[in-house]
Amino acid sequence: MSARVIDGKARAARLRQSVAHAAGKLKREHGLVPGLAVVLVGEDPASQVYVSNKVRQTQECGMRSIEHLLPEATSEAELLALVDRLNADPQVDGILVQMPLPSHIDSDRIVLAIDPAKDVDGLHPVNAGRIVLGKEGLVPCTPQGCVILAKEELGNLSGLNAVVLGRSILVGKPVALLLQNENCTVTMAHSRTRDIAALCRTADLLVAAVGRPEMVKGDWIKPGATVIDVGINRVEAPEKGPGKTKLVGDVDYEGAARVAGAITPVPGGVGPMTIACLLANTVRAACRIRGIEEPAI
Ligand SMILES: Nc1nc2c(c(=O)[nH]1)N[C@@H](CN(C=O)c1ccc(C(=O)N[C@@H](CCC(=O)O)C(=O)O)cc1)CN2
Repeated sequence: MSARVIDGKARAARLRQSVAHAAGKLKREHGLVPGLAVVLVGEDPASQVYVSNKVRQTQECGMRSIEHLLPEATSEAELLALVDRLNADPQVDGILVQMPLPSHIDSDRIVLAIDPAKDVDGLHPVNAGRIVLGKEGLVPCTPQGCVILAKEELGNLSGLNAVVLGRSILVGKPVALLLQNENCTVTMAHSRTRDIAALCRTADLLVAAVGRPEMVKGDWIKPGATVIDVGINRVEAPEKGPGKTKLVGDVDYEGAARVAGAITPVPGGVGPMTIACLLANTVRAACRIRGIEEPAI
């Protein structure tokens, strides 16, 4: 058996098209061009790539993107002052502060300072609380991407046994809540879980978000299950030559693909959905701030 590949790149491209369509409608019908402020502190090379992709893709969808590139030495007070200005700026509908921040800045304080209505990353406790309550809010991008890909493969998720590996605030916890809101029976597994392999074998839908390269083996997977791999781990790849590296997920892809019914690859699975969901959240935020009906995305 060889699992179907859930193509996150293609799904993200379709979502971006849908965002561009919605942005066009807002411009035509309301003269509204949503604006996303993207804030980067420091010069982390991976973050620079993510930020420039976010800015470019926002513009390609017909929205405005305002980039704030700040030096590594920026103080927490300076960043808080910028967030305050962006909160008050009517041209800004969404605020994204790229993570991780330098260690001298408390990221929790920064996230807490963002107006929840502009929190297109969905990280503010108000938006996290809305997921807990099952109420409409801004849903964090990577967890949102996981659910879209699972639905793409399975349609209705209601009644499925879902196991979420990992309990991080950024991915594991929100994914588990979103799946509960989809009427899955959800179990969360973590480093203290007893016989994690046996638990994973009960899952119709397995979401791996532990940040440990290829931890989930083929014999952890129930035959025919859907596997969503959130991990993006850079590891050495001696087979590609000395000093070369490659990206792998939290799932041993080859082993898992022999057993699963469907699986997301790494790269090209959940990762591309993150930015596409950010763009969708920017449209939603712009509409909700103004009380405009949201175009379908
Ligand atoms: N404020 C935020 N910071 C960070 C987030 C976030 O959602 N909000 N997530 C990550 C980084 N990230 C976006 O910011 C991100 C990560 C990965 C991808 C992606 O498309 N990955 C590709 C592989 C890319 C590669 O070749 O290196 C894939 O998986 O196919 C997009 C966005 C941390 N910070």
